[in-house]
Amino acid sequence: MIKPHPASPQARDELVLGVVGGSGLYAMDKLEDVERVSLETPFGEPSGAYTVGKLPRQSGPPLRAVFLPRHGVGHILLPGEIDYRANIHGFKQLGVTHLLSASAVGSLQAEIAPGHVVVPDQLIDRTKNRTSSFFGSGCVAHIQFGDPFDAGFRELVTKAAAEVVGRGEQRLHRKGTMVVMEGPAFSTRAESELYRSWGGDVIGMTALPEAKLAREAEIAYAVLATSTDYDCWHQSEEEVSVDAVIAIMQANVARVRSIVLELAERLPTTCEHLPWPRALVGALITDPAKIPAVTRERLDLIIGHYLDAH
Ligand SMILES: CSC[C@H]1O[C@H](OP(=O)(O)O)[C@H](O)[C@@H]1O
Ligand SMILES: Nc1ncnc2[nH]cnc12
Repeated sequence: MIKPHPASPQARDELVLGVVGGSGLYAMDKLEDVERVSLETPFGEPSGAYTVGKLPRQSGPPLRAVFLPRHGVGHILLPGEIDYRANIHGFKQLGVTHLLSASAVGSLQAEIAPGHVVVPDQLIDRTKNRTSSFFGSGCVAHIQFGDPFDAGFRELVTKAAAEVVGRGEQRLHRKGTMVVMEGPAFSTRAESELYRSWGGDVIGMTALPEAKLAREAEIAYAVLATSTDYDCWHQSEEEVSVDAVIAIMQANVARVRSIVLELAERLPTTCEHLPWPRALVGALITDPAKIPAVTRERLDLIIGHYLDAH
């Protein structure tokens, strides 16, 4: 197998937890030695400055962690305006190996009530016109995406969520299919029923292309979804509104934060036992000699460690 370049942050093998906050989660508490880091990327501007720090842990030494609110401070970016490539590139620059997305979702199934937590295991892409790859401009790669979330990381997220949710009255759903729509308008009733007929369990607007880009960047990725509403299909419930979503998220944000802390307790400090995905092994099809120098430079952090031998 091709080994990562020794200069790559991943080659150090330190596990670094990233958290990308969604609606209602705009800051991370309990971080120590905090630094605010503004980054430039070859793909554009991240949603804002990253908060970098250490999470103290009862189970062992502190864990390095990095936080970014994906909609920006003050929630100023539409789901379709977020520069997902820049955000993921920034996490990669900061050495993040495992990225947890906190996301507010609508429920497409009666048993997933508002306030329930879901750790999805599948995705259906209904986004439009979002740039969903770092590749192109003379460098072609096709990652596998049959299981869009990292299995080992998902398992730990689920265990952490079970520990926290088990203490309260709400329920945890250990898997589920998440539909990701373009927005910003919510779905029509016909669309909502269509997604239900496809086997969709929850619906959001941000897990794609985030999950694809994280995979291309060889960052393990999982979603911690909080159901905030029954979208518009449910006969006896009120149709989704921003006010309803925010009310539920405000009530649940403490729980999401507790799950992140519980997850941090369970994560190893090195990637030896929880490896990041080697998604680019066998994914590149372009002859490395044919990759234009400017593209090679732009992609250095993403694929440079696999190309240096050429
Ligand atoms: C405020 S309701 C719709 C909005 O909430 C979700 O955001 P996120 O995934 O960042 O928590 C959903 O995806 C939409 O962007
Ligand atoms: N009903 C819904 N549709 C899409 N994204 C959402 N986020 C929260 N609720 C949602």
